Amino acid sequence: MEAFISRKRRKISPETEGAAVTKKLNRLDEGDDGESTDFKLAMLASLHPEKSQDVLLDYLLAYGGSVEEASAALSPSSRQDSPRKRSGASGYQSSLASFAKGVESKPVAARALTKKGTTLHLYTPEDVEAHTPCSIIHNFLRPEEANALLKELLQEAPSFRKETFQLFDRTVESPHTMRFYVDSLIEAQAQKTEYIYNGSYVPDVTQTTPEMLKVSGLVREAVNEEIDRRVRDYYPEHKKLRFQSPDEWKPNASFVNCYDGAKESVGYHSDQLTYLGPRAVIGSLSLGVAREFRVRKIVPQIDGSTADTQGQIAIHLPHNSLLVMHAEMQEEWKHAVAPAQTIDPHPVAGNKRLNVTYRCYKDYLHPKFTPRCKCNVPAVLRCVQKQAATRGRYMWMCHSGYTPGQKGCSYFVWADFDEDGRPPWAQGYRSRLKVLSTAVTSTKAPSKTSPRR
Ligand SMILES: O=C(O)CCC(=O)C(=O)O
Ligand SMILES: [Fe+2]
Repeated sequence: MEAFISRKRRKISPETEGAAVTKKLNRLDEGDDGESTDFKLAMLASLHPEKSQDVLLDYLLAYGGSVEEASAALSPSSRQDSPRKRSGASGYQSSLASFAKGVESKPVAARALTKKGTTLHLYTPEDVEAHTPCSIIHNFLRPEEANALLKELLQEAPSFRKETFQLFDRTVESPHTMRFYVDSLIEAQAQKTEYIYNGSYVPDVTQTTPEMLKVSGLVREAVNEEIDRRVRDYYPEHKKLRFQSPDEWKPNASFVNCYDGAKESVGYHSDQLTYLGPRAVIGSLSLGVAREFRVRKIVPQIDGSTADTQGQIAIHLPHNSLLVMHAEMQEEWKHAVAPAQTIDPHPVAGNKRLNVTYRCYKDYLHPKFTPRCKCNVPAVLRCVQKQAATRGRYMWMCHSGYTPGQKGCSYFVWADFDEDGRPPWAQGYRSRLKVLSTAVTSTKAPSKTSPRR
């Protein structure tokens, strides 16, 4: 996870609406490839959890987007603010099906259904897949399978830790706990010493547990079917997306998250693509307490009037549901698990929600192959999300600023991937120049190496 601090969606007040504020916000979001307003607000929220989002935003605006200055100004002497309201465990139940007649359901959300500052709650699989980059399968496992996995994860949960990262001279913690699992002991060892997350090695990587491994096969099958269905029913010309891998999706690693009680959460973020590659797909299994998963489309920044004009969508995640985050998710949307006002305790899990995010790490993105920055650390892969001119382009960058005691460097190169998301050093990489010249000179019909997608 890239950014993981809890934050509540900003409540729009009449004073904060309008062009001037939008302009300022856009300036704060400058470079998105630096830190976005969301990220800055998340950092401020973690430093000043007692302050409401509106207040944090006001300070951020007043201090020209500087987290450090805003944080200093907010420190003890600052004024009291009204306590922040928390979102409910589940929102107002609405099925779009009943009033979606005029809405084009395919391709996905041709026009925005939400307005800035509002939350649309979705419950049915039909609504979820038509209006978000996700699909959901309810009652995914047999009840006894789900319970066996849940019980196993509840035993594991005490070993989970809060993720930490460095903010100036302070170490900030995520408001939930997690652990990273890979499918073999050898891979676990390699992960601890070779893979970098937020600028550091992850000291605690362990082997996928037996129940997780059993379920992994079922998730693999279901996710591949969902990808096929997505391509067939939602993507232009029924073709996989550009840079999406045509290969079978094979999970080999997972982050397991535990949210103990209503307040535990994860802030808006996109998952890191460094080891998953472009257009990654993630299978996310929810067990225990039902919580709200929120998604928000990242709006390109063309001028002041177009940025951040959409609201968010809340997807209800009940026990034993498999959410597939499709290929358009990480580059174009952000997601979060919001704090809840109340939760319904689960008979086995009590107040806890356990979540397994099954992921497919690509061999060719092992850090021994990827570019290194000037600090001699394997670089992070990011995608331009907001700048209209370069939106969707990938870049390798220094992890700068995340590592305690390290300032980082300014390393940056545009990343090259072929149509199937392979980097130049991967077997089978097809340079776009070569593909173009072959298309011009060849009289042969194109080969059918990727029949599915
Ligand atoms: O708990 C969830 O459903 C999402 C977790 C998540 O976003 C992550 O692990 O990156
Ligand atoms: Fe995530």
